Amino acid sequence: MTPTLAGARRLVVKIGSALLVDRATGLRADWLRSLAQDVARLRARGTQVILVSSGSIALGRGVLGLPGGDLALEQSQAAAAVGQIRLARAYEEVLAPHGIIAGQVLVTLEDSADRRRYLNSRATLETLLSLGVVPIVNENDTVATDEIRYGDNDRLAAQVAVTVGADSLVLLSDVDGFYSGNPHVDPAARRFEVVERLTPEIEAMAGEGVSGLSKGGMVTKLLAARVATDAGCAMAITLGSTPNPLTALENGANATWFLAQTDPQAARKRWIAAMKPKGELRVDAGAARALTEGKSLLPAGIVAVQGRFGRGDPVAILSPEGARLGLGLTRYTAEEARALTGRKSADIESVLGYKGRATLIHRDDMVL
Ligand SMILES: Nc1ncnc2c1ncn2[C@@H]1O[C@H](COP(=O)(O)OP(=O)(O)O)[C@@H](O)[C@H]1O
Ligand SMILES: N[C@@H](CCC(=O)OP(=O)(O)O)C(=O)O
Repeated sequence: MTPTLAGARRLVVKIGSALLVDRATGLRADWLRSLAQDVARLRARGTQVILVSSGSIALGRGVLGLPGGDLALEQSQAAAAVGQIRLARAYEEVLAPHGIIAGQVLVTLEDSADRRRYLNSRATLETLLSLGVVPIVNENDTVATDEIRYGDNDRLAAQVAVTVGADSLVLLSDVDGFYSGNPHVDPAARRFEVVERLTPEIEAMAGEGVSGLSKGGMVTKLLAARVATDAGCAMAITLGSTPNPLTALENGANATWFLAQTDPQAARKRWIAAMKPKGELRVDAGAARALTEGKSLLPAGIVAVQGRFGRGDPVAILSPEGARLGLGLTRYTAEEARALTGRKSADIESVLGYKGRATLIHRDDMVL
């Protein structure tokens, strides 16, 4: 069955530069207001929304009067610095009339490669969502150099979707879906309604973009589809340039849906299960029981800590008798875990000197 937005619980929407920015006139404010209406409507019915928006370089380029075509790295970084501030303000302004607060989140490739930073950005996005904020994510283009950047927001959006365990990802593009060849070049190309599985044949149909403002074309969109669908997130490519593009998608506008290959929670658990533990936490009988009931591991349930590990590292969880119960990502270092052994959550601040997290291993970060 083709997925729909109607069932989305947590949705990431990627907005490409070409949609947001008109070369001649700058930001497309009317279009952005229509997108904000869509976001407000989705949220009103309980869908959490994260926007991944490109456009900082395209906007900044116009403001600074830089030439068209490829920019030198320093020029695009300068353009991003000028453009990003406007981009964030634009989102704030269109969401405010709906009573929605926007939050700017700028990330780099390293934030997802490094497990501690990955967990940290996940915690921040979770907190923003729980506070009812719509996070507006972009790559931190002013500091990311070529070797350490995504460079395109398609893959960044997929990474964000995986990070927050989203069930749906929509790439709003200048094309209404994925075709058997570039439709701007090959008039005989056909659009796929659904891609059940990404195969090398399918991947070979993706070509470069031609718009000049965007990066990546279909190639990075299919890479995004691979990342998202393998992690249990369905992905759609649809035309973004129409007003209210998310409502249009829901009402049956042309699109291509790439089906999720698993569910997000299962994918995350598999990722954790494949890790090699850097230490061990032995728990008491009460904690062992609580874990089997699906609870998180609290410092109070720890009786001994073995090994050297940092925050975000995988650690084995052992029963009081020393049998392996499972594996999880720890929120504290080995030293902190030792200091917190057997301590109540209320004591965490007095032991560590700061208000730490209540759980040592959250249940979402644990496989038994
Ligand atoms: N197989 C394909 N199906 C659809 N579009 C394709 C395909 N191969 C290449 N393209 C090109 O990819 C473009 C969309 O990507 P891109 O220009 O990067 O836009 P965006 O701003 O959405 O990231 C299309 O406009 C089209 O020119
Ligand atoms: N981070 C860059 C995004 C570049 C990019 O991916 O553009 P696009 O292909 O339009 O999504 C920016 O904000 O300009």
